[in-house]
Amino acid sequence: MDSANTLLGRAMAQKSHFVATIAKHQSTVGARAITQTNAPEPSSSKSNLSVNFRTRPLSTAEIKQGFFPVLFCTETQTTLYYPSFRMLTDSSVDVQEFEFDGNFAGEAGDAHVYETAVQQKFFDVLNQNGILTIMAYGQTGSGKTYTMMNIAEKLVNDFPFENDISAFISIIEIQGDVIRDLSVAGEGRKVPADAKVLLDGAGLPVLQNVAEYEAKSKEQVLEFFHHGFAMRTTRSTLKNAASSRSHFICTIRICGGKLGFDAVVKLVDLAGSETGSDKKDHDAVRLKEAISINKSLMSLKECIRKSTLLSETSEDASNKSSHIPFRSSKLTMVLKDALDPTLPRFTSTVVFALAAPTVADIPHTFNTYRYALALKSLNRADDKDASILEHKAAAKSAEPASQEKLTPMAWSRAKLERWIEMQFENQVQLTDLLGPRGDPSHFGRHAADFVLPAWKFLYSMSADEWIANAKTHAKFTDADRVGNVREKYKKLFLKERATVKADGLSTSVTGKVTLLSLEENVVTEKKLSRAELAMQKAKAKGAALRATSLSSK
Ligand SMILES: Nc1ncnc2c1ncn2[C@@H]1O[C@H](COP(=O)(O)OP(=O)(O)OP(=O)(O)O)[C@@H](O)[C@H]1O
Repeated sequence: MDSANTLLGRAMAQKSHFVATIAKHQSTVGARAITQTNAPEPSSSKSNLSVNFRTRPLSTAEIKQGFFPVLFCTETQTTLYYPSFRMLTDSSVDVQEFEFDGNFAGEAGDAHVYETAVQQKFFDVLNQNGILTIMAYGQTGSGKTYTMMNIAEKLVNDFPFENDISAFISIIEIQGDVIRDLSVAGEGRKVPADAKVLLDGAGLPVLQNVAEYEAKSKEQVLEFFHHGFAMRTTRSTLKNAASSRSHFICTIRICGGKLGFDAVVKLVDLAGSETGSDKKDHDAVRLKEAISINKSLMSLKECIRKSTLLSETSEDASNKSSHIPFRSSKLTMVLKDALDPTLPRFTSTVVFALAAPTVADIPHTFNTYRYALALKSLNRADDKDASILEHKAAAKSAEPASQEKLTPMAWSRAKLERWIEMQFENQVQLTDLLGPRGDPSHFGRHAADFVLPAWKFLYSMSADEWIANAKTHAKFTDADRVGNVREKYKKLFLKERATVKADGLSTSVTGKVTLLSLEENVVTEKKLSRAELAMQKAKAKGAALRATSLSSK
């Protein structure tokens, strides 16, 4: 076995290859050029939904720990690099490219983000007495609160505070089924959890026990806003020392003036989404909290998707609104007036999907990407069936190898992780199933020498072990579902194992096949057709056969 020093040297070399490969690829695509643009034209999309992706700069702590960025944004696209350490081939770097309505790098100025993604929507809403909803979604510590705070500050500067115009503000947080009025909270004062949301006869949300305050200036609006943020329920999590554990909603009505303004702005800072591994050290209360957060985020996604699809159809929408599950969570009940397309008011929704930039956050970034993709795909006029689209995209991202008929044993660890996450809807992760014996993070940098590859470990585990691990490490109790996923995994494995060998290629969600060789530190990027893929496989097989026959001579 190699000495520790040799292994350390090899690990360092891998990392520097990875970093160098990213830098080289970035320079070829000319990424990171952030140019200031003027506010865009009013959106032509009928659905008035725009979905933006933003990352943040590395924190000092992340730099100290040696993390490096793998997520980059330009004006038009976001690029994610992730390692693919295949069992049967050389290691390589996969590239995933996202295109959202807005793509914002960590260094993109807040004024630029506001002017590009929000400002025009605000003026549209103001002129039509509509409702503008701005919401931030992402893992804990990804920059949701930072983005919402800065957007609020820029937005308030555009409020028309003259000619008898007032802003009426209310601030609530939603934690599970509990709603609190944060405006009445103060130092050492307990926030009463007695606020309620009801839907009136017209289907509009009515908040009870929530105060509304009048603000006459920008400064007063911001004072309320900052007070609300300060009073919000936070907890220390693995990712963020003061992680927001509630959904924060600040509603501002802008009324009065000669033009008779009656517009509404809702600023929604969603609680941080968590994946299975974040929940590892949770006690029962925290676990319940995390499940409730994820459930409400899912129901929000469902309501936005169904509302947007409905607003795109010309048929009588009112009959169908009952199929939109607004009552499935307090969050969606409170936002119903902003999302329900059957209500007569003009509405516009701006979603910010936030992701942390480091290599350690890749599973979360994929999670956020999938959430945002499910919303973004609705804006594509030529692809109305969003559920099919999302299903296809999820299937592609989770089982890209199956397209090239690769077995799970040729999947990279990241792909295996994504497949497991999708099977369990983010409630169980690969590391949960592996347990400490199979999880390389328990073995430090020498993992490769001690731990079986993840695919092999899963394959060799009995049904009882799968179930026990899911229960112990993810506290996931649905034994039948665990059993079914295990069966599916084994079937995938067995079906292809006999016939196919790995070919060193992988497909990104966007369908581009990208191979960046780490070993030679040479960047080769290529879009491959099916025929070319087949050729690559044939060549690999031929080379393997030649090698075997040479060695037997
Ligand atoms: N674009 C950015 N530029 C500079 N710093 C940023 C940016 N985005 C986030 N940060 C910093 O990153 C840290 C985490 O951000 P923030 O608290 O906004 O995360 P969050 O997603 O709201 O987390 P949680 O869900 O746990 O509350 C903060 O210290 C914040 O100042």
